[in-house]
Amino acid sequence: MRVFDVFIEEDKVLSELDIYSAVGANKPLQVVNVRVSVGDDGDILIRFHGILGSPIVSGICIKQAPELPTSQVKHEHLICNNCDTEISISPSQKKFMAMKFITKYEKKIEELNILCQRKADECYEAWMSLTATNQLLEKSRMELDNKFFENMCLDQAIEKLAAKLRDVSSQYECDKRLWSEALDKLERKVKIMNIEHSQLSHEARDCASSTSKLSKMIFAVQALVAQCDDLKLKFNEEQVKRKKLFNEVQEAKGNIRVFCRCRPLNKEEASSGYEMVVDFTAAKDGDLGILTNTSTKKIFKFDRVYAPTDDQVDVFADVSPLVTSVLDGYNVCIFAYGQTGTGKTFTMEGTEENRGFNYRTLQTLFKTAEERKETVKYDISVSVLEVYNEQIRDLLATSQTSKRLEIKQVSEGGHHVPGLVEAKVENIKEVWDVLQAGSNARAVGSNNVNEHSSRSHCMLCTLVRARNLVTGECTQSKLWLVDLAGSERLAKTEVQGDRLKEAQYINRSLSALGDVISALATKSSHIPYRNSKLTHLLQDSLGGDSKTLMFVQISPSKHDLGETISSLSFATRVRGVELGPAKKQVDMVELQKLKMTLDKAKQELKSKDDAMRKLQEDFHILEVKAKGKDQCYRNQQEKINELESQLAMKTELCEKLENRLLQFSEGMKGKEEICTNFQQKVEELVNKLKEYEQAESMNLQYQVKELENRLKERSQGFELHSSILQQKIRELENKLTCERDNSDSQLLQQKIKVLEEKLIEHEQGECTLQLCSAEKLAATPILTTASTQRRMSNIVDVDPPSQRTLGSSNRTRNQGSVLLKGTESLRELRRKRDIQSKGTENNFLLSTSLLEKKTLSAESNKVKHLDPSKALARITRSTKPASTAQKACFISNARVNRDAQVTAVKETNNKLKAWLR
Ligand SMILES: Nc1ncnc2c1ncn2[C@@H]1O[C@H](COP(=O)(O)OP(=O)(O)OP(=O)(O)O)[C@@H](O)[C@H]1O
Repeated sequence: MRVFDVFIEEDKVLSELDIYSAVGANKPLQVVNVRVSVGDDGDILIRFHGILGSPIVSGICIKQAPELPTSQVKHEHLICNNCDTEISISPSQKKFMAMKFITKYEKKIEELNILCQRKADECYEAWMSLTATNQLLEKSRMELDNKFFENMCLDQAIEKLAAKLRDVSSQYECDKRLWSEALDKLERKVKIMNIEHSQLSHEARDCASSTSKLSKMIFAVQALVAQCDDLKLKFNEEQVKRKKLFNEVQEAKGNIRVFCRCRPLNKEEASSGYEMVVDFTAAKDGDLGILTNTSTKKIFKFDRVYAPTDDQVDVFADVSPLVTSVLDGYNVCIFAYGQTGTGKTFTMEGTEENRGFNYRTLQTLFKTAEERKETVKYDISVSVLEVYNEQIRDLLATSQTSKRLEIKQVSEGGHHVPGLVEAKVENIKEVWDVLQAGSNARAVGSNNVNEHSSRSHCMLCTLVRARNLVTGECTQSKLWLVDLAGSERLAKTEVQGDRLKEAQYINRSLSALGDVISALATKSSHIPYRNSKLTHLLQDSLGGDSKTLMFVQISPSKHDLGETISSLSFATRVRGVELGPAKKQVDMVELQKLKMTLDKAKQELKSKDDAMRKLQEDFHILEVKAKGKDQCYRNQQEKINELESQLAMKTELCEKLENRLLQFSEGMKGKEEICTNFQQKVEELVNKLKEYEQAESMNLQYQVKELENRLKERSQGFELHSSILQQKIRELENKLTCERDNSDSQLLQQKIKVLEEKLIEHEQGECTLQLCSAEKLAATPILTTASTQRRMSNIVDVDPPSQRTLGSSNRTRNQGSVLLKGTESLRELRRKRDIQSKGTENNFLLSTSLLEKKTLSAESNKVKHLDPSKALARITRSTKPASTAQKACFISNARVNRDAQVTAVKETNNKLKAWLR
C-alpha cells in the first residue's frame, strides 16, 4: 500500500514508497507515522515511529517523482542583514539550505539525544542503586518488622505468661488463704481436741485411780464371793449326794435288795441239748419267768434281773452306788448265792478279762476316795478269808498257823477277828495283788456237778475308816463281798466222806443264813447270827443298820430247774426281809467331838453368813457403783478412742495438706524463677533490638546522606549541563528566528518542543529522586510501629493504573511546556517538595518519585526506540503503589507543576512569537 504520495512538499523527490511484508505481495503494508527523508548525499532515510514489536520488512518499492515545469516553480527571496538587498533563491537552493540546517540541527539533536541518553543511563544507574538501597532498606525494614513482630509475639507471650502467673499466683493466694484458714480451723480443732483429750485423760486417770481402789475392793469381794461360791458349790454337791443317797436309802428301806443273774448255757449243756427254762421277756421290770414245764411258767420278782447277755459292767453299774455308800460310813454286804456252777465266782471275782465285783468295787472306792480326798480322809484295808467247814481261814496270811481264827465282839454290834490280816491298800494295783493272793490261796476242789466249784465261802472284807476333814466326822464301815459255796442239794451231788462233810457244813451255814434272814424277816427278837461262822461274821453287815444285796445266780438249763427254783424261792424269801433304814457306823467318841465342832462351825457359819450377807450387800452396792463407773469409763474410753481417731485423721490430713502446700510452693518458686528468666531474656532482647535499631538507623542515615550527597552532586552537574543546553537552545532559537520563514521551521519547532519536554521530564525525575532521598532521610531516623505499618499499607494500596494515568496525563500536560520555564518549575517543585517532605508521608513522595521516574523512563525508552511497556515494567517492579491520599496529593502537586509549566510554556511561546515577529 502506498504510504504517502509526496515526500517533500516543495521539492518532490519521491512520488510513492510502498512497503511489503512479503516478497511479491500484491498489497503494501499500512504503516502509520513513518517518516522518510532524503539526505544531502541523496540517501533515503526511513523512520518507523509508530511501529510496535519487530515486524519484518521484505520489500520496499520507491518511485521517483516527475520534475515540475519551470512555470510551476516559485522563487523566494532572502534579505541580507547587512545591505537589505533581496536575494532571489531558487527552491532548490532553499531546499539545500534547509537541508543543511536540518542536518546540522539533527546532528545537534542527535548529540543532545546521546547526552540525554547518557544522563538517562546515569540516572537509571543511580535509580537502580537507589532501588538496591531501597531494597536493602526494605529488607532492613522487613527484618526490623520481623524483629518487631517477634518482639510483639514475645510481649504477647510474656503478657500471657504474666497473666497466667497472675492467675496462678491469685489462685495460689486464694488456695493459700483457704488452706491457712483450714489449717487455722484444724489447729483450733486440734487444740480443742487436745484440751478435751487432756481432760478426758485426766478423767480417765481419775477413773483409773478410783477403779484401782474399786478393783481392790472388787477383788476382795470377788475372792469372798468365790469362796462363798465354792462353799455353796460344795454344799450343793453334798446336798445332791445326800439327796441321792437319801433316795437310795429310801429305796433300800425295809428290804434286802435281791438281784438275779442267769449265766448262759455252757458247752456241755448246749451239747447235751438242755433247754432254757428261764424267760427274760420282763427282765427290765424285774420279773423272771421259769418254765417249770411246757405249759406253766413261774414268775419270780426281784429288784433287778440280768440276762446272760448282760456283762459285768452292766451289773456293776447298778451296784456301784451301794458300794460307794461304804465310804459314807454304811456297812454293806453283797453276797452271791446259788447252785454250784451258776456263776457266783464269775460275778464276784470275775476273770482277768471280765473283772468282777471285788475288783470293780475297790476300784470305785479308791476313785471316789480320791475325789473326796480334800474333804474326807479314807483309810482302806482289805481282808480276804474263807469259811471252810465252819472254820475261818485267812487267805492273806503268809503262813498257816495252827491257831484258829475266832470272831470276837469289840463293841455294840461290832465284831472283829483277831489275827486276821488287814492289808492296807493305797491303790488298785495293790488291791489286785491282794485279790490274786487270796484267790490262789482259796481251796478249790471238784465234784461231780462242777469240778471247779468251790466248797467254801470266800469273803472279802473291806474296812473303810473315814474322817471328814470339814466336819471332823469319823466313820468305820465294812463292805462284805461274799462268794458263797454252792447251794445244791446233797442228794443230787451224791458225795461221800470229806465231800459229804464239806457239803453238810455248806448246807448248815447256808441254812443258818436262811434262818437269820427268816428271823430278820419275821423281826424276831433273836437273830441267830452265831449259828454259823458265816452269819456270825456277817452280823454287823447283814440286817440291822447295814445295806444288804443278794445276787441269786441261776442256771438256765432245764437240767438245773429244781435247783434254780429252790434258789429263786430262797431269794424271794430274802427279798421279803425288811431290815429297816441303814445307819451310819459313827465312832461315838469322835461323835461327841464332832458335835462340839459342829456347834462351833454352825456358830462360825452363822457369823460368816451374816458377814457374807453384809459383804454381799456391800458388794452389790459396789457392784452397782462399779458398773456405773465402768459404763462411764467405757463411754469416756469410746470418746477418747473416737477423738484419737479423729485427731489421727486430722493430723494425717494436716500433714497431707502441708506436703501439698510445700510441693505447690516449690512449684511456684520454680515458675517464678522461669518467669524472672523470661523477663530477663525479654529485657535483653529489647535492649538488643534497641541497639540493633540504633545501629540500623545510623547505617541508614549514613547511606541516605551519602545518596543525598551523590544526588546533589549529580543534580548540580545536571544543572550545569542543563544551563549549557539552555544556552545552546537559545542559540538554536536565535538561529531559528532567523529562519522563521523557512518552511521547515515548524517541524523543527515541534522537534525542539519534544526535546524540551524530554529535558523537563528528565529534570523532574531527577528532582523527584532528590526529594525522595530527602524524604527518606527525614523519615529514616524516627521509626515507629505506626509509621511502619502505615508505610506498609500505603505501599500496598497504590493503584498502578492510576499511576500510569497520572504519568500519561502529566506527560500530555507537560508537552506544551517551555524549556526555560521548565527549569523554573523544577526549582519551584523542589522547594515545594522540601516543604512537603516535612509534613507528608515518605512513601507518598517515594511513590511520586517513582511515578516521575516511570515517566522519565518511558520517555527515555522512546528516545532509545525501545518498548516503553518493558521499561515501565522494569521500573514498577522495584516500586510499590501509593495510597489514594498520596495520589490526591500527588495529583495536586502535579497540577501545580503542570500549571506552572503551562504558564511557563505560554510565556515562552509568547516570547518566541514576539521574538519571531
Ligand atoms: N454270766 C456268765 N457269763 C458267762 N459265763 C458264765 C457266767 N456265769 C458263769 N459263767 C461260767 O460258768 C462257769 C461256772 O462258773 P462259776 O465257777 O463262777 O460258778 P460258781 O457258782 O462259782 O461254782 P462253785 O460253787 O463251784 O464255785 C464258769 O466257767 C464261768 O465262766
